[in-house]
Amino acid sequence: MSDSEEYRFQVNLSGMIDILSNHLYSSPRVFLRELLQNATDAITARLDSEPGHRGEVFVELAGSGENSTLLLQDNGVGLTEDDVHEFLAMIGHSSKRGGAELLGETSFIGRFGIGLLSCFMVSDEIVMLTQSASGGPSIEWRGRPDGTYTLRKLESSLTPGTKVYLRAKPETDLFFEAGTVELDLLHYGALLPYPIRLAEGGRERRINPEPPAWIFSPNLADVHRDEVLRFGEERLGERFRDFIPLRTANGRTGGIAYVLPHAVNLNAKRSHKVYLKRMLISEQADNILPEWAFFVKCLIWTDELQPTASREHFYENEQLERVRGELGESIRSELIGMGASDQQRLRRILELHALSMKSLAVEDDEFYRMIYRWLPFESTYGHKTLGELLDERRTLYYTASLDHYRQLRHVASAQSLLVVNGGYIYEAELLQSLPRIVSGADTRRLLPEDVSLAFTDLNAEERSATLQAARAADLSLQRFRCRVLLKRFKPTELPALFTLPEEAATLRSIERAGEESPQAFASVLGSLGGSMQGSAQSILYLNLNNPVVDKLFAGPPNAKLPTLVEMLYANALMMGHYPMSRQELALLNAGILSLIDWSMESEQGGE
Ligand SMILES: Nc1ncnc2c1ncn2[C@@H]1O[C@H](COP(=O)(O)OP(=O)(O)OP(=O)(O)O)[C@@H](O)[C@H]1O
Repeated sequence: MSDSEEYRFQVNLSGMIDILSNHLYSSPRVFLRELLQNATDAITARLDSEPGHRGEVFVELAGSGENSTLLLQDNGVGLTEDDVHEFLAMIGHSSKRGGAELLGETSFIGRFGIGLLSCFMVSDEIVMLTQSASGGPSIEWRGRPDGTYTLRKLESSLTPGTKVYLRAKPETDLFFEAGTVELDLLHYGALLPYPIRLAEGGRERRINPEPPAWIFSPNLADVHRDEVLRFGEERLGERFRDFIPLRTANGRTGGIAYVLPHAVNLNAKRSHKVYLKRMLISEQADNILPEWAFFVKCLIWTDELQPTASREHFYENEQLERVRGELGESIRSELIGMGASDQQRLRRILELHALSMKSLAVEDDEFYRMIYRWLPFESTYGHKTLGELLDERRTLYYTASLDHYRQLRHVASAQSLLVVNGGYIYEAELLQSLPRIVSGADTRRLLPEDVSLAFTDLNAEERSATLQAARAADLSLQRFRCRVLLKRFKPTELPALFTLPEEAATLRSIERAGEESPQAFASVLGSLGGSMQGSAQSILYLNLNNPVVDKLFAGPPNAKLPTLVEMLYANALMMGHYPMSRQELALLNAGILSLIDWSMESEQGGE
């Protein structure tokens, strides 16, 4: 035991920098964010001991191309010699957290002790001149990516604070250009409460305007509507027309949810800009609002969430869960409020973002109750809101799939039957739960075969006149497990209606999969399908009100009848958007050829 020796891990700094630049940070551009954030933290630390202190950041650019340099100066707490050895030179060590506690609360943004290394993405040396506000000599520190550094005490004292100098590496001078730096400083620091000034080419200007009062008191936002909208356009790059103020109960997180001026895809990436302690930390936070809130893009400020080391996300912890819930609640209650007092506004939002509203309503009865009147649906009476549909009928029939709706649409409208399409996402669930939400309302799911109940049977005379032909027709589709029934129904233009009970539909898809799959799999599918075959028959209703069908069944069956019935069958499948099997496609193909052949024969016969 005793002859073992103890060694220390060595850190290969250039390897670490490589990891940071290629795997942690999205772009070298973030070095400015890290510097600005260190400056902000240093000012916050100084304010602790000197509450009246007025923080300032000064940035100066000089030279051009490969000789470009950048200075970022703050008047924060600065560093003593001991601090430099402890915090600057020890990677992963930070002055901003108590002990080893990485996730605890602090008043600072930084916590990992690695941010400064991001400067090595754009510069081969970091030069820091610093004077601690607690006294002691001024220090010059020079750090290099090979892991070495020098430290020198300066003869004259600087004013308290820190200056960081960087010289552009080849090919990174773009990040030192005045236009880029100005944009980035504004990007990251637009809400900082102290001035950031930029000097270059003999010019000096303030970059960040005074943050408006409503920013940290969202209840003032409504009074400054135009300003809030303009701010959203500047920071998020879109022209908005509406917004919802956000706040949590403890007031530590707030913001503005801008209502997107265009419809968005359900799967679209949701990215919000989040300011931590007033600095832009994350531009693509996607976990800070509930999933359903995909119709807004937000500017959010918080001092209670913890960013990950890349700063691009926030830790999924209880705090984030609470904040997410409360921000969602802000949106939800504003929408509910609109339902009561500003229906025009709610309607406008709903017209664009019905999908989002439906996804929220599915999960939240209270919300559904407040907004159901304005939710749009497709129906055989046209596009209407649920309120309008309920004004028409207290009992609503709906289909649960788009294909069912397509099949039923014509027959139902011809019979003035109000059928609502519940085939799009969330709709069938919403329609099913409607009676729970609205007293006196009733909804019933409709299948294509239910509509066939409204068909008129043939009378005894018609039945015996068509008996033989009907049998021949029925026989012609037996191999597709489809029964043929003669009825009369509206609309007369519709010759045939294909209906598929649930089991038959399952069997159809098993068979189609079997067609596509290799032999072994197909045989498994085959035996599976076989066990269902008895009960799974589809029905093709042929409409004797239709003149062509009527002609087809007048008199004894002729030789062409089976082919013509097969064509009606294929046509009805297509009308109902059913995927066709290879056998059915072949049927269609052969049928078309026969039709061409017959028409030519009859022309030749007529010549
Ligand atoms: N401008 C500054 N003024 C005073 N101290 C500074 C300044 N910049 C850096 N430091 C010191 O150097 C330490 C390391 O900084 P670095 O940016 O690497 O990490 P951090 O800010 O602590 O954490 P993070 O990696 O989360 O940004 C800081 O903890 C702080 O003590």
